[in-house]
Amino acid sequence: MDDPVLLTGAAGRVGRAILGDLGGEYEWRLLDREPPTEEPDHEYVVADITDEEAVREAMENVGAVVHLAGDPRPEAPWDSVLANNIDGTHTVLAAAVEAGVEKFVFASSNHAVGAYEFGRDPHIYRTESEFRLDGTELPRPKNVYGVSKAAGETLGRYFHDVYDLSVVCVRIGNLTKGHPPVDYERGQAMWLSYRDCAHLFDCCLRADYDFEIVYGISDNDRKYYSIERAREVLGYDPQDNSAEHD
Ligand SMILES: NC(=O)C1=CN([C@@H]2O[C@H](COP(=O)(O)OP(=O)(O)OC[C@H]3O[C@@H](n4cnc5c(N)ncnc54)[C@H](O)[C@@H]3O)[C@@H](O)[C@H]2O)C=CC1
Ligand SMILES: O=C1O[C@H](COP(=O)(O)O)[C@@H](O)[C@H](O)[C@H]1O
Repeated sequence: MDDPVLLTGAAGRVGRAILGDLGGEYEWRLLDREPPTEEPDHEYVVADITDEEAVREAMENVGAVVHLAGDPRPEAPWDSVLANNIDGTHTVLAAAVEAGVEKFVFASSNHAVGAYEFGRDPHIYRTESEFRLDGTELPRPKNVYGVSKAAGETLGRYFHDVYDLSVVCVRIGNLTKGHPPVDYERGQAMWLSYRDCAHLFDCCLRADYDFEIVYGISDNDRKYYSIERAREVLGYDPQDNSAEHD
């Protein structure tokens, strides 16, 4: 990707994980509603993704978008996810199509499918369980945050089918720096290490695809999300496994 890559929500945790390993790999244009806390290494646009004009300007000459900005709280209220996650994602997708962007990588979430766990946990979080979600299943959110992520995926599908934008939705598990969550089986089953996170988003920027939904977790022994589609379509080759931290 020779053209600039717009990274929304760049100041957050996922943004930092991506930039930590891929800072030198792309010509980044960072966007966040929070100003940088120190001198940024890349072009930095302070803007809210619900501001159509600002997003349109930030999109100029961009070849690909990694869209992370949004309210990441599983307990986020409807008014916030409606504005930041649903309307904001629509604004970023519409601006991307208008600017002729080629690829769009959307930060979806495990919470888009959280209700599949009802009646099955905690068994599915354990190594011996063969239960897997693989990305072909319908969304089943267990909170309105998950609803907003399912809506983002559907918006991506729409912008792919109608406007031919290449879209990959990454249902990110639990990104934790250094080690998996402690005393939290669910979190260990869907741990995504910082280096696997950066590698996965790098794969999303390099691979060719039409519309995809993949799971973003490390190669954990405990898992109830399949990473086969991410391996197959994107060339994802994770290096970490929460079992190595037991
Ligand atoms: N961290 C995780 O384990 C997971 C994260 N995700 C998703 O990944 C994305 C990034 O999450 P994190 O980095 O953990 O969250 P974060 O809260 O650390 O970062 C989000 C960033 O987006 C910015 N932002 C929020 N609303 C905005 C708006 N309206 N306009 C412009 N900027 C805005 C915030 O200022 C913040 O810097 C989110 O969409 C979240 O739902 C999904 C699953 C797991
Ligand atoms: O989508 C997200 O998921 C992770 C993991 O969910 P949790 O319910 O196990 O905490 C969460 O930590 C993150 O904030 C959220 O954006």
